Amino acid sequence: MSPFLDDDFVGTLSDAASLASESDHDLPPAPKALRKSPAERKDKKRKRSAPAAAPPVQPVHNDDSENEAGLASDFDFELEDQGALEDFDSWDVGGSEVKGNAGVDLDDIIERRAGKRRKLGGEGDEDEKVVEPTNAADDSEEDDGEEANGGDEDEELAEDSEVEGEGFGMGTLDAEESDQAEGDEDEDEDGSANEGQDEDEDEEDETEHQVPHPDDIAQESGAEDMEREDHVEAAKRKAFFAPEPAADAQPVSLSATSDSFSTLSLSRPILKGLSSVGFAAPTPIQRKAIPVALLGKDVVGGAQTGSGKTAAFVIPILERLLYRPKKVATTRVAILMPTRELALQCFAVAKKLAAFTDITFAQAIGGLNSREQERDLKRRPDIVIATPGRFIDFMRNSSSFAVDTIEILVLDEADRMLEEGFADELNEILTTIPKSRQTMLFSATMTSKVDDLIRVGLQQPVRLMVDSQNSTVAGLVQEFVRLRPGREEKRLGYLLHLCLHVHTQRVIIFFRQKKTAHHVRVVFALCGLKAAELHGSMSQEQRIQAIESFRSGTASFLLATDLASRGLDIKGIETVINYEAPQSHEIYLHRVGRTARAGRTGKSCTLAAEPDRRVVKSAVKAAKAQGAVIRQRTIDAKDADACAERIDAMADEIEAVLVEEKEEKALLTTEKQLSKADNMVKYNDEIQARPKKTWFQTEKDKVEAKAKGNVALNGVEAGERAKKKGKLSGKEKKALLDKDERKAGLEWKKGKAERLAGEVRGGVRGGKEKSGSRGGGGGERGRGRGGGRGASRGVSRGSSSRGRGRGRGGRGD
Ligand SMILES: Nc1ncnc2c1ncn2[C@@H]1O[C@H](COP(=O)(O)OP(=O)(O)OP(=O)(O)O)[C@@H](O)[C@H]1O
Repeated sequence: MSPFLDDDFVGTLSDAASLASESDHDLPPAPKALRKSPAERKDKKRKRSAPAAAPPVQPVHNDDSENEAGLASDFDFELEDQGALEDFDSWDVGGSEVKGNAGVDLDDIIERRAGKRRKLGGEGDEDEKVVEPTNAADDSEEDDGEEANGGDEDEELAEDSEVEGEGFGMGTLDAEESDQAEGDEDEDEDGSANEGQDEDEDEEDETEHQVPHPDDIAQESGAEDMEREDHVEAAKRKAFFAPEPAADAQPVSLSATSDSFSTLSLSRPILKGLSSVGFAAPTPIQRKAIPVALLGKDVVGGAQTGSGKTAAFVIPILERLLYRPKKVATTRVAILMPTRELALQCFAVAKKLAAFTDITFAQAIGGLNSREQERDLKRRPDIVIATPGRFIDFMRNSSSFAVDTIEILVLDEADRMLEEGFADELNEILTTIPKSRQTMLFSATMTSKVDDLIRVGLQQPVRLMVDSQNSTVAGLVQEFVRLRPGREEKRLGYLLHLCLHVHTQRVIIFFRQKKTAHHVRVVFALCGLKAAELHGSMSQEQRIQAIESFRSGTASFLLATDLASRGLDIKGIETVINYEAPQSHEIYLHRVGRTARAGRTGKSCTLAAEPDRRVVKSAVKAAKAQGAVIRQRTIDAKDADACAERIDAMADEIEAVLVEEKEEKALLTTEKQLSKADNMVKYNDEIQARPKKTWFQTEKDKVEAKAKGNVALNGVEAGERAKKKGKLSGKEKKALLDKDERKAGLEWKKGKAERLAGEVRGGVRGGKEKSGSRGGGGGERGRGRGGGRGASRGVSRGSSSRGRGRGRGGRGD
């Protein structure tokens, strides 16, 4: 049993120091200890005793033999024993136990309808024919796919369309799509009560049309400007970041191989935890980040998807917490994630790694029972893993949640958290928790834009970038299926063909709109393909169940929006399909990073029509530069057409299923409202007696925040559009079409036919109504700094603190 689990063991800072010199030579010296709790500080003041000796600080291990520019090509994920990892699953969050709002079961509806038709004597047989999925992946690849690692095929993919420009579906905001998307937003599909402002990630689902990401626009803007900017940015970076600790600071461990965790000065309970989940050797980002984080330094870490960033920050946190004062339970660590699923996953991983310690955890995650969470927070757990909305909810409304003791803050998927959508939340959190904290930021697409980072209040952060930025992992094969001009409306036909015959198992398919994901779910169900969907219009229970059914193999396909593009670590995903390219190369990297994780192999397959060209082009270019494997897969037009026809033939049935589903949802909502009203009557006194909650954002604030986000991504007009709740008038639609088209002309190289057609554009536009819009200017990503409460509750540091007396320039608070 770990000494830390002994009931009577109370560690203090001085205990920590002496622990280090205990005879147990396996236990390494203590890392930089955490600040004392307020109670302890008071106690100490009273006694006026000399500060406890700081525990020995470990020099940083900086294995510079590791290739700075790339995930060491020879790095293999080493496992303690292969079987152990097979058992360890990051996404083991007890989802099967999730009860509650299961919502309407689409499969049930489809099954019921099929049963009815059977009874009626074969009517509608057409729809019931299920084509047995066949796995022709290998043939197809050999027949059609050219290995194009730097070869000609992908060259064609990237360049071809530039020449054949006709039919570009660019620059038009399709009116119908726009209306649909708005409708989508307004719907309260499952009627579930909004428990708080924790819809942190829904913004991702509200993507209506393809617009350039500001970063991509930046990429495409003049090279000269960029060069100048690079210089300025480089100078800023040099001043902002602390130099990476030198390689010669490495202590030499004689007892362990240079590759094992035991060289990283970790205590036995942590090593046992690592061993229990099967981690034998640290990954490059872990090897770099753990020693620096143990010193209490701020960290900005970047490494490819699936390279173990979660453990890179969890391990040093656990190690530091082993040396915390324990007399008074104190919440010292907050880990913030942009989505609920990620937070749940991180919670599960951290708990497993801490299995042999007495470190306690709690969740503050949106969509889950907030009373239970509040009860847990009351106990002052050491670590809180949270989504920003729920975190703020507790911060404001729960007297039992103290944040003024937080000493370590982690922002996972930090570049996402720094985006406009989270600006207000982040400001409020950052201005409320103590400034004298250790802050760690991690992402596979970590920004090192200094202005962004200054906002977070980093103090001389150490920048740890493991692989060349924005690269994909070695085990990933990227396929692209080119949809020639005019073939875009057969997109769904191509997808169905792929899923019936090529990528048939453990496939995650990404969509830009929840509506499309849901539509495809109905199509797949009618075709006999087992699929689950995952997007922001589902209750949290439904979301977890969807992941569970995919994880367990009940569903072969997970139809998801970008809600699932970051961080999800589901074992054994074989293929990621992009139904459409995402908005930016960064999101592409996160999406395809759901496969080929932890040294495994995997495939991505992107349907690439003209509106997808910009992102596809960046992906191909980056893959080539990196020497990654890319392939063009050719699907016979006849096959895609056959699938498209089959879907068309199901149109009535699809419609009927959707109508039935809507009716059932309405019924369910009414039932819920009735039971809610019942409860209101029954428990009126108790409800009235509760203190009134203050919300982070009013409905008006939310609309404004959404508009701000839209301005950042889509330009000023789009922001104005988002502010309007109503539908666009015909005149407005036309104005937008014209404007978007003009802009698109600037962004896209015209096709030959278009050039020949000169200014005569009317006919072209007619044929492009269905294409994704390219409209929207490149609004600057200026971030509102307001919104914070400005409450500086920084607590002065005790002897163990990092002694940051300085102001934090540029925080805007
Ligand atoms: N040292 C290790 N040895 C073996 N496997 C590891 C090690 N560290 C992490 N893993 C495994 O690697 C996988 C990916 O880890 P993790 O989810 O932390 O990646 P990530 O870098 O955060 O990815 P993303 O950028 O997609 O969020 C997990 O399944 C995890 O269990």
